[in-house]
Amino acid sequence: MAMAVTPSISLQQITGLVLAGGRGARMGHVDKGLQLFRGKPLAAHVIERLAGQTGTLAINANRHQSDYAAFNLPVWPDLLPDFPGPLAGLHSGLTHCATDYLAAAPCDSPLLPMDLVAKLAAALSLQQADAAIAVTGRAGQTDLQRHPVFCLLRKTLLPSLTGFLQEDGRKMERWFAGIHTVEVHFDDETAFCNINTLQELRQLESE
Ligand SMILES: Nc1nc2c(ncn2[C@@H]2O[C@H](COP(=O)(O)OP(=O)(O)OP(=O)(O)O)[C@@H](O)[C@H]2O)c(=O)[nH]1
Ligand SMILES: [Mg+2]
Repeated sequence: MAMAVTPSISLQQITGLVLAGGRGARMGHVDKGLQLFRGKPLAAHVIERLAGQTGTLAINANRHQSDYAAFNLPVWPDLLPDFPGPLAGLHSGLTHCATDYLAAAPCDSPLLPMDLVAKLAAALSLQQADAAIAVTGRAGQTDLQRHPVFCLLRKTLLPSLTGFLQEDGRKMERWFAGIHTVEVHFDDETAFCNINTLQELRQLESE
C-alpha cells in the first residue's frame, strides 16, 4: 500500500506578518508597536523573534507608517476602514503577500516562541488544514487558552476572509471556526503574554 505523503512547508513559502494595526485604546491610544520595552520598540522584539522563522517579513500598521518603514520591511495598512480588528490585518497580509502562506503574530507579545511558525507549519501540513492557531494550557481543562492572533494561514483563504469581513464579521474565533483550523499546543504560556496597558508594559519589563 502506498504511503500518503504530506508535503512539508518550507520557510521560503511563508511571509511573517507583525500585526500592529490596532488603536491601542487601553494604552491611551498610543501606537503599541512603537512603545519601548527593554529599550526597543515592541514591534522590534517581534520582528527579531520572527526573523529566521519565515522567508520574508512585513508589518501591518495603520498609523505612524514612516516609523514602521524604518524597520526596513514592507508596511501594509488595512484595506478596510475604521479599524475592524485583527482580521483586517490578516486580510491585508493575505492580499499583499507573495507566498503561499502567511504567519501572523501581534506586536504586543515580545516573548513569542522561537518555534512558533515551525510548529504551526508542521501541524497545518500534517492535518492538511487551511489554518493553524496556537493554544496553551491542557486540553479539556478550563484553563485552555486559544491565541488566534498567532496563526498560520494558506493564501487561498483570502476569499473566505474577504466574504466574512464583508458581512461585518469581526470575531477571529468565529472565522476560524468556519474554516479547517488546527489547534497547535505550546507548553510555555508566558511566551504568549500580551501587553495591553502601560502598567502591564512596566510590569513585564521589571520581571
Ligand atoms: N490591522 C488591524 N489590527 C488590529 C486592529 N485592532 C487590533 N489589531 C491588532 O490585533 C492585535 C490584538 O489587538 P489588541 O490587543 O486588542 O490591540 P489594540 O486593538 O491595539 O488595543 P485596544 O485598542 O486596547 O484593544 C494587535 O496586534 C493589534 O495591533 C485593527 O483594527 N486592524
Ligand atoms: Mg483591541
